[in-house]
Amino acid sequence: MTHPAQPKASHFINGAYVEDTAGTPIPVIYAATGEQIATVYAATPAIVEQALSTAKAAQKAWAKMTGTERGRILRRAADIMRERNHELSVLETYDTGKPLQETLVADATSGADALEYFGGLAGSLTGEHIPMGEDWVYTVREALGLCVGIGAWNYPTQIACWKGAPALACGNSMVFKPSETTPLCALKVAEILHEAGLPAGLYNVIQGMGEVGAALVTDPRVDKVSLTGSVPTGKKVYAAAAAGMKHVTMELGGKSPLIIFDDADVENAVGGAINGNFYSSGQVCSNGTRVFVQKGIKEKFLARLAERTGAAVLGDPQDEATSFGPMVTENQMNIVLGYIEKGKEEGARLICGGKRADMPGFFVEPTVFADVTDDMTIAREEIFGPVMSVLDFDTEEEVIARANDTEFGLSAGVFTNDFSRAHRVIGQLEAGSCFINSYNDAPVEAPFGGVKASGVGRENSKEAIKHFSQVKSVYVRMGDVEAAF
Ligand SMILES: NC(=O)c1ccc[n+]([C@@H]2O[C@H](COP(=O)([O-])OP(=O)(O)OC[C@H]3O[C@@H](n4cnc5c(N)ncnc54)[C@H](O)[C@@H]3O)[C@@H](O)[C@H]2O)c1
Ligand SMILES: O=CCc1c[nH]cn1
Repeated sequence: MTHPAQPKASHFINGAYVEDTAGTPIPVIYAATGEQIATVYAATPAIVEQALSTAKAAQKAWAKMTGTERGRILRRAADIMRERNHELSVLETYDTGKPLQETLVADATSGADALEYFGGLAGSLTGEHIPMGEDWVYTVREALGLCVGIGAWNYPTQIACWKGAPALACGNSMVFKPSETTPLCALKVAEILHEAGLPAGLYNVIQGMGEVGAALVTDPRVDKVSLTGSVPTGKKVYAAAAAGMKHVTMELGGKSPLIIFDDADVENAVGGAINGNFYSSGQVCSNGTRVFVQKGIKEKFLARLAERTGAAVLGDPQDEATSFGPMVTENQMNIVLGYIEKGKEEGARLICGGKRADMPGFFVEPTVFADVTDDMTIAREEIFGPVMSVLDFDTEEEVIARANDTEFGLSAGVFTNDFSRAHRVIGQLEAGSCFINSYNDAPVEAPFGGVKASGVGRENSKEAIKHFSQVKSVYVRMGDVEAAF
C-alpha cells in the first residue's frame, strides 16, 4: 500500500504536479524506523528548464499587481496552512523524524507566520521622495525577478516559506529546491499557495541533489539565490552566483557560544542550554553548542542539566508524548557518533548520553560533555546533532575572546541577571542573531542570519524585504537642462 507521505509527483511546476521518472530516484527514509516511505525523482534537465522558463514568464505580471493583491494571496495561504497544521506537522515528522510535539508548533506554524507577515508588508513596499531644490528624486522598490531558493533538511516547511514568502511579497517568482533528504514538505507549500490563488508559475518546486541546485544557480535567467545549507556548500554557491553577478542570501552553519555567568538563574540557563542543543535533536543551525559556564556555578549547572536531560522522552516521533527524535539520516547519525567518539578520545568528561540509543531508527542519546577545551574537535566543528560541549571560564574579557575565536558567527547567547553586563557582552560578540536570558527564539519579526562564515544577508523581518528587492532612483528635473555644449 502506498504510504500517506508519498506525494502525487516529484515536482510542482506551473501550478501543477509534474513527474519525470527519467530522473535519479531519491528514496525518502523515515528516520524513526529506517523504512522507505516515498520516492521522488531528481529533476532532469527538461524539468529544470520547465521550472525556470515558467517562473521567468510568470514574474512580470505578478510584479505589476498591487502589493495588497499579492499580500492577500499570501495571507490566505497562511490561513490554509494553519487550518491544515496537524496534517502538515505529521508530514514534517515523516520528512525529518522530528517529534510531532515539536512540528505541531514550530514548522507549518512558522511557515504560516512568514506568509502572514510578508503578506501584510506587501502593500507597504514604497519608495522615498527626496527634494532637490525645485527638482526631486523618487525611488521605487522593485522586484529582483526570478529567485532560486535552496533548502537544508532540518526545517523543510519553514525554509520553503522563509524564502518564498518575502520573495513573492516583493513581486518575484521562485524555483525552490528542497534538500534531497527532505523533499516532501515544500510540495505542500506550493500546493497551498496555489490553492490560495497564487497564479501558476510563481512558486515552483523541483527535486534533486547538488547538481540540480548548481544548474539553477548558474542559469543566466536567475537574479537571486537564497541558500540554507552548510558553509562549504555556501562557498560554492556564493562563488557561482557571483560569476553571474546575482544577489545572494546565505544562511549557513554555526558553532555558537552560549555564555552563562555565575549570577544567572540556573534553571533558566539550563532550559536555554537544552533549547539551544537538543531541540530538533540538535539539528538547528543557530544552536549554542559551546556552552561557557563560569566556574562558580559549573557543577550545580551540570547536575541540573544531567537531571533534566534524563527526562527527554525518546520514542515514536508521531506520538505527541515523545520529546526527542532521531537524526535525519543514518549518515547524519554516524557523523554525530563519530564526533562523540572524538570527544571521548580527546579527553572531554561525558556527563550523559554518549551513544546510539538502543531502539530502531537513527537515534543518538542527548549528550553532554564537560571540561571541554577550546582546541577539542567537538568545540571547533559544527556537529549538527545533540552534542553539547560545556567549557569553563573565569572572566568576562576571557570568555568574549574565546567565544569569538571561531570562523562562524551565526548566533550567541548570554545568561546573567546583570543587564549592563548582558548588553556589554552581546555588543562584543561576533554573531548575527543574539539572545539575552533566552536561546533559539526565531520569530518572523526579528532579522535572522549570520556574520563571518555563517552567512550573508538576513531572513525574516523587514530586512528580508531588502534582500528580495532593489531600489530604482529617478531624478526629475523641473527646469531646463544645462549642458557644456
Ligand atoms: N543559517 C541557517 O538559517 C541554517 C538553517 C538550517 C540549516 N543550516 C545549515 O545547513 C547545514 C545542514 O544542511 P545540509 O546538510 O542539507 O546542507 P548542505 O550544504 O549539504 O545542502 C544544502 C542544500 O544545498 C544543495 N547543494 C549542495 N551542493 C550544491 C551546489 N553545488 N549548488 C547548489 N546547491 C547545492 C543541497 O542539495 C541542499 O539542498 C548545516 O551546516 C546547518 O547549519 C543553516
Ligand atoms: O535551523 C535554523 C533556522 C532556525 C532556527 N530556529 C528555527 N529555525
